[in-house]
Amino acid sequence: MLDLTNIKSVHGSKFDEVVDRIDSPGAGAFTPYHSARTIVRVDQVLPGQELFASYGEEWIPWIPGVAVTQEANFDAADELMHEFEEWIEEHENPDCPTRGELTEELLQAMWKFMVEFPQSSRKLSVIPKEWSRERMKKATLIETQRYLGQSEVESPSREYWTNKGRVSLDFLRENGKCQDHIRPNVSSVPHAGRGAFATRDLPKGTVVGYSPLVHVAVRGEEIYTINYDGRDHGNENNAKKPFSRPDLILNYSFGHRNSTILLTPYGGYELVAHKPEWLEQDIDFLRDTNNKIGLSFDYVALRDIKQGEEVFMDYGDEWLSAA
Ligand SMILES: C[S@@+](CC[C@H](N)C(=O)[O-])C[C@H]1O[C@@H](n2cnc3c(N)ncnc32)[C@H](O)[C@@H]1O
Repeated sequence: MLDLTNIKSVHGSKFDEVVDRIDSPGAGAFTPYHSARTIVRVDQVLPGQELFASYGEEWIPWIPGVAVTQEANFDAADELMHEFEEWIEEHENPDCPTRGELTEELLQAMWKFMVEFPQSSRKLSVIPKEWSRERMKKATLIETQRYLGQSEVESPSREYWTNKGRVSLDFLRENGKCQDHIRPNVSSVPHAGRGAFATRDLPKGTVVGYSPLVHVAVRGEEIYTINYDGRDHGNENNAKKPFSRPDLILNYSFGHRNSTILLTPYGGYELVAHKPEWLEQDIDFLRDTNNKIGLSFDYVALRDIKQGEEVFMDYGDEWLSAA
């Protein structure tokens, strides 16, 4: 688990029927799992700081080709800094024949060489990029404290990345996306579940919301077919008949009848850079690129929207004819 966590969900997603799950024609077409409340531990979060939640101990221990930064990597980086500090102190000892040769300039150059060493290592990937003797001393202090079972000093590698991820309020004003123009509530459309409602007047042209997008497989089919084998798996409330059907996430995704691309919007509270140059790319680029972070939707008001009004968008003819 990554120890940068500064927010947590109080009780996660809650089952909230909204429509009758037996009689409503809308039952099963959208998720009843809503109403999650998230709290921020305000005492630890400063303006402009990045937010981190714990995904739990079991989260993705292994993904092919992807480096997942874990707590142990920060501990290893702290230890490496501690060893470096010990080595410096040995050379500062009056008995050391090379005493005086370790100039600040040389230490900086050694640090740069280590940080930029052309071999991938998770430990090196979280090591602070800039040289700081003070940080080395802190690493030594924390090693001593760990040895004594105390933990009063903040880990220098974690502290470095926490501060590195912090942006100024001016930066946020200029580059941030406002994500509280809408709030969820039960939709005014019968059987539609929950909808989005304007929290303030939104003049025509306002970017009402923003969703990063993930491309999921070929029309989502390879991943998102749910197969149920009919066994109760220890829960007698489970249905007894086997079935195979598309996952609900298809109802939250965007595609086109002539394309295999399926894009699933998510969260919206993450600050992911928008890349307008992607608009110039052909469809193969979107399908094949591994660097998908950056693809996103802006939802723009087509007319003036009044505070409290429900916000609607056109899902397109294909969705309507399938519904
Ligand atoms: C992207 S989700 C919208 C959020 C969803 N209503 C919820 O509660 O999670 C799309 C689903 O909402 C429901 N929906 C949206 N517009 C609807 C409408 N005009 N009539 C009925 N259901 C609708 C359908 O079940 C659709 O598959």
